[in-house]
Amino acid sequence: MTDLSKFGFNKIRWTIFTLLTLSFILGFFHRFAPGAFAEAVRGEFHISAAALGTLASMHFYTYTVMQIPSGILIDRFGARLNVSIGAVIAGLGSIVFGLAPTFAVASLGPFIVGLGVSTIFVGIMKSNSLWFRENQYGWISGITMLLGNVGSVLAAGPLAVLLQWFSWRSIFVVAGILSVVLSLLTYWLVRDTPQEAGFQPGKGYLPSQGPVSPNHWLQDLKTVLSNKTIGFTLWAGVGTNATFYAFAGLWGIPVLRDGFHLSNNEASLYTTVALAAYGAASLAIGWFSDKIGLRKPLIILGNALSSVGWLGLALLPWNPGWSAWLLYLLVGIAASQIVVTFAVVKEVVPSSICGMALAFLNAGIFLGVALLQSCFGWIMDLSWSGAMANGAPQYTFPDYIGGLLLFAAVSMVGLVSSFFVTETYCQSVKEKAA
Ligand SMILES: C[C@H](NC(=O)[C@@H](N)CCCCN)C(=O)O
Repeated sequence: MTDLSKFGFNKIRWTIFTLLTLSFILGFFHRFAPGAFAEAVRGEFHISAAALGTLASMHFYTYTVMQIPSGILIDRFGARLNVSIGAVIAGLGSIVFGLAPTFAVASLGPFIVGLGVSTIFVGIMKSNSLWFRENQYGWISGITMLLGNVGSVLAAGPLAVLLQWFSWRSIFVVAGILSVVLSLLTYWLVRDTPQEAGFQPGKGYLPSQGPVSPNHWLQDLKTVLSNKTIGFTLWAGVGTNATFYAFAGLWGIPVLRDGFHLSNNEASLYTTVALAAYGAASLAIGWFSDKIGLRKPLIILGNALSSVGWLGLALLPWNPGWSAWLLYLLVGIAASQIVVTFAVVKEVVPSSICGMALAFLNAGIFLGVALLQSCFGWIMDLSWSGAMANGAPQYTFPDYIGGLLLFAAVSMVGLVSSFFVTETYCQSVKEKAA
């Protein structure tokens, strides 16, 4: 191959990466938009905050339940077909939401969207595994996570500004149309493997390829579920990433409000900056792991930092200001370890079934976030004094200590597990001959 074909290869793989990433970012918009447009949506359907919460959570239920089926389908039929179909479904869900005449019909919107976008993350991670070399996987996964994070920041704040000019209904319909257009472009331009795009294997810059697995999908799923390193890696990721998402997504703001009397805006700055640090650190850790050719030390380090962070938040005499910044940033940066855990689960199974392994880890983290958020609240209620203000329970800082200790304990379980993770040296296990 000449340099020209290397140039062509790069052009095609970055086009594929860009298209899949755009769908991924749009997926984050769909996920967070009901929150950003909460008041407008509630006003239109005259619903309570609880009903709005149920409506938005529909997305997460279908998304989580569909992760493993999506992984199975992606391993069988490739990212191109699955992401194209997923993006069309997500687009239709967004349009249904935007045009819904009643609350019941509107509730279907996030349900359908969650179903559609469930293919996108695993699709892009699988595609990365086939278009980038093994020693680039940490770095490209870091870029993917960073861009996904940009999507969530865009959905949270700046998109709400659009409401000054457009109705929430027209914004959802336009987002739906954009998803459908992206789906068509994905089907047209994405190729599952370099071979499909006409590149022959054997060149230094081409990644090695995994064929479609010859086994029944149930047998492959059993291979994933019985892989000990995947189990230990999941615990490690729950310790860093699920604890952080549970905190940043729910309890990180109230602890500053109730414990230190910060306003909502002041408190949300801490979680927003921690999320930004998480995104930036995701890129750095993925790149660094590829550079040193090691995964395991960074997984251990992530759990060690996260354990120190949660213990510090529970037991140290911290206050808003530098000590709070330090601890919030510490748990955010530790959570970026997830990039290395994704790389490890992709590397400990044959590439033909890595979609399933990635989906299993992602679903486990999502489930971990949901369980940890509930347990934290349940522990708070156990220590609550019974004080009420304006008809709502009043909590103080000591009520949060039990939940923070729970997060520290989960991180420490992750730390112990991380020592049992197999070092892959950034290389995938080879396919067994069929
Ligand atoms: C990419 C993203 N998944 C993650 O970021 C995981 N670390 C789990 C996050 C859980 C958030 N509630 C996704 O699947 O979109």
